[in-house]
Amino acid sequence: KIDNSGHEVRRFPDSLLFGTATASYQVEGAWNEDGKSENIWDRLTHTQPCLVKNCDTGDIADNSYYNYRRDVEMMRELGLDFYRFSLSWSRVLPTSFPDQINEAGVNYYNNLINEMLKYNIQPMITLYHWDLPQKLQELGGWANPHIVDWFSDYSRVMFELFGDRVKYWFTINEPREVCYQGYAGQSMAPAYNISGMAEYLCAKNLLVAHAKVYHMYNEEYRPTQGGLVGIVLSASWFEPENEGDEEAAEELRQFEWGSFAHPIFSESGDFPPVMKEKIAAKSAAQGFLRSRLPEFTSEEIDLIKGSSDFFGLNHYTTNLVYRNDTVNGMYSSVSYYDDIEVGFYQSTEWPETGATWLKMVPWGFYKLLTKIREDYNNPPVFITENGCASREGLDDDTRVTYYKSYLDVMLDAIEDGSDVRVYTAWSLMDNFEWLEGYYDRFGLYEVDYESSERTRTPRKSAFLYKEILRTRTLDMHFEPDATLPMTI
Ligand SMILES: O=S(=O)(O)CCCN1CCN(CCO[C@@H]2O[C@H](CO)[C@@H](O)[C@H](O)[C@H]2O)CC1
Repeated sequence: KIDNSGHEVRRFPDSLLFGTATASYQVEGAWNEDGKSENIWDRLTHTQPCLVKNCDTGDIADNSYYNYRRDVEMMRELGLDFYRFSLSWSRVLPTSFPDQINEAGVNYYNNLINEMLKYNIQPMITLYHWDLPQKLQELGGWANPHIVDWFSDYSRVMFELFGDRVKYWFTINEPREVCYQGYAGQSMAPAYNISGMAEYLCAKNLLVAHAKVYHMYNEEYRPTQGGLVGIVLSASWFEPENEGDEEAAEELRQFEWGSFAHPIFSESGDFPPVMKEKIAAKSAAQGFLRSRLPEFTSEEIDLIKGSSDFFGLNHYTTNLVYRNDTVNGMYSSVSYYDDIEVGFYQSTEWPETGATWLKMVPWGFYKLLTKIREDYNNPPVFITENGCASREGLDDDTRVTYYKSYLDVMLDAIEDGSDVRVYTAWSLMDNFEWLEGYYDRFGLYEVDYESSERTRTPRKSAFLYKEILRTRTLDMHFEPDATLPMTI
């Protein structure tokens, strides 16, 4: 579509839903108030305080537990179709189990949901966004197969409590981070460094738990509640440094996100063949009497296959991949990355953002969407997170450029056949960015952590997003004017 100024303005499909996302531990605060019990991020930030930059914690965060009216007002200012947020398991079930339901916690989520629906903003709920009750972690957490029952029971209660009004459910946010970072590294709670073993136990149990909840919803709740349920996978694009590195890049893709996408979205199901082969071979060579990757039973393979109504995708950036003899000594002997045996990095030529790991590489988003379309028979795709950090205050030109360029290539992928139905900007506002604390800022709205009300102020990118949602078009030349008042 060419408008009168002669440059191209692109139109989004009318059915495409636009929203923003946050997560409970990153925004709520009130970490020990109104009956909420401790979760693994409370424990991590309180016992290893300076693992997080500036020794920050989520004790108060954006104080959304007390600020939901302002949060919904911001959603109205942006003109959102929906808002994706997560439930704090230990806030609603303080013992971790359904024997006690914390009324104050339930009230918070009911108030938020009802306030959103008053203005026709759809709630999209993530059941698990990394804040496992501490007690369950002490019972082994995701490494314990009984997590399947614990997560199913928790999910059942949530469907009962909120499913009359909530029609979009995400079971688990980013299994890769939960397992590969949480159980085999120091970068996510519980920061158990039992690498080469625990992350694979986590991956298997998490997929079975997810599938059990999918089928529970499908059989027991969808008939009366009529919603959709699926999983959210994080996926970077992995580009071979040279043609000769394509096999290495493909192997990294299969480990990094294929390990969860293949069991759910492929015809055959199960972990990707290359993952099973490589870990089995490595395990044998290392003297293990069985592979460090646990096996699914054939029933589990069938249970997990097709267990998502859509492909929930969190995408941020791209890495270049290579394999040469320098790789062999790069990783400690029994570990996830030693199993894969590739090197990866970001080109210094790519534009930077406010996060060191997140360079702006829009063509990688296009390639990823195309790969998902081709590998998994063009599933419906919900972009459940996309965005970048910036260190520019209210004039966040980097974030404006990021959103324009990523939405532009998303339109290219849609025009080439990708069935993208939902787009979610991460994030509505600055929040606790895990180990980066409040140093990395991802918000369309800035949060003032010096003010007790945690004042939220719209950045230039908020005005861009508002204009895109108002017109349902993308104009690469549109320059948002942040001096204008933000109105509803
Ligand atoms: O490459 S390095 O090893 O030097 C640094 C590790 C890169 N991690 C990869 C996982 N990513 C999680 C994405 O995390 C997602 O995206 C948001 C922004 O991060 C989070 O706030 C959300 O909670 C989460 O869903 C955070 C950065």
